[in-house]
Amino acid sequence: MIEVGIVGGTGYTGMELLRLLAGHPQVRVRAITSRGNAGTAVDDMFPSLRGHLDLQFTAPDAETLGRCDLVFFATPNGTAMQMVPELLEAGTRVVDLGADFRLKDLPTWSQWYGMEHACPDVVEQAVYGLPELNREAIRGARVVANPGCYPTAVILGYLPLLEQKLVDASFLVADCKSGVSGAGRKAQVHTLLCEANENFKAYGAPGHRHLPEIRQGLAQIQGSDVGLTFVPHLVPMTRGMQGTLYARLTGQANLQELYERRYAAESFVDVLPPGSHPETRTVRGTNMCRIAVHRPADGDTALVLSVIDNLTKGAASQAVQNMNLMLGLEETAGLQQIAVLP
Ligand SMILES: NC(=O)C1=CN([C@@H]2O[C@H](COP(=O)(O)OP(=O)(O)OC[C@H]3O[C@@H](n4cnc5c(N)ncnc54)[C@H](OP(=O)(O)O)[C@@H]3O)[C@@H](O)[C@H]2O)C=CC1
Ligand SMILES: CC(=O)N[C@@H](CCC(=O)OP(=O)(O)O)C(=O)O
Repeated sequence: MIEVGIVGGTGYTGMELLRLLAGHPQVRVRAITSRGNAGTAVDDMFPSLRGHLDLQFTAPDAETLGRCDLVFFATPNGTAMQMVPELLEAGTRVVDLGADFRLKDLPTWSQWYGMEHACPDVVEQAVYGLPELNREAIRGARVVANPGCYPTAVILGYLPLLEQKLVDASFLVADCKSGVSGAGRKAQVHTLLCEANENFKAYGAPGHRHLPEIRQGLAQIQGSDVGLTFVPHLVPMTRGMQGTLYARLTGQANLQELYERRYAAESFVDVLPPGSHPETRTVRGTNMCRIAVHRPADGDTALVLSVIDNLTKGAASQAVQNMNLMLGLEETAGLQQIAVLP
């Protein structure tokens, strides 16, 4: 059995990792940390795991975690980079669900995250964990930077268009909506029921920290810098997100065929039939990204609708997909969930 650790097991993405790993055929969770709840049984805090996991939270400790084959960091930005060098020294692989290793340009990282990086050499060797883009590099990686939720939905949505250089990459518009769990489990006024419910608002319009991450991913595909307007919105639902993506076509192509062909071999990207509108509830709790591509009124705009669950394909299940690749397991192992409707 492969043994893994989770740092940050009491947050939303940590909880999702536990749920997914409890059903993984080849993996056992050996250690799960919480600074405030050390000594508490995991199934006391999360009764849905009763009968599936016999484990207590412990304080984060590099020695214990270093005995695991792989450690997930489901922690706030700036946390993983403090412990990762020690874990790598111990031979443990790492998947960081936070942003510590996502941006290759360190001044840009510091500008958006407001701190100096603690281990620039690890940033250099880290692989950006979007399997549909970087699968082979992920297989050989010791550190994977798991993508942010918005970047996952947006990069997968634009990927076929940019690969084929079919659009004006200097003017891309990503209009995105997220459920409230995207903000994490910690108490914050704007995520209270009375603030978020029956409400719809944009935020981060002048600049959001996912902007440089999405641009980095799109530039890798396009082969040069891209111009991107990215506006996130908060919608009153618990989980799920949609990217509504616009681009001006500069070349001729059958977009439906292009998307179907590009993603035919991908287990976790589902291209819907022509004329469809994907729904977030159809990917809830799953590792699926569901996409529809349109060309409204046969004009020169490509319109892509891309939905994921921010907590799964946008975080925890994508982290498990990366783990599977890094450890040479079947890529889909433990990830065959079907969404619960309604
Ligand atoms: N929510 C989402 O949809 C997504 C989140 N992410 C990223 O994943 C990471 C986790 O997010 P999320 O689960 O939402 O966050 P939460 O706020 O829900 O949970 C954070 C967890 O980290 C632990 N923690 C906090 N500070 C430290 C520290 N200094 N050392 C060790 N553990 C710490 C907390 O546990 P305790 O206090 O008990 O130790 C808690 O379990 C973040 O980087 C987030 O940006 C990425 C994609 C999507
Ligand atoms: C709704 C909401 O607040 N969402 C979060 C994004 C969550 C995420 O993916 O964050 P990281 O890049 O830090 O991992 C936000 O906009 O800050």
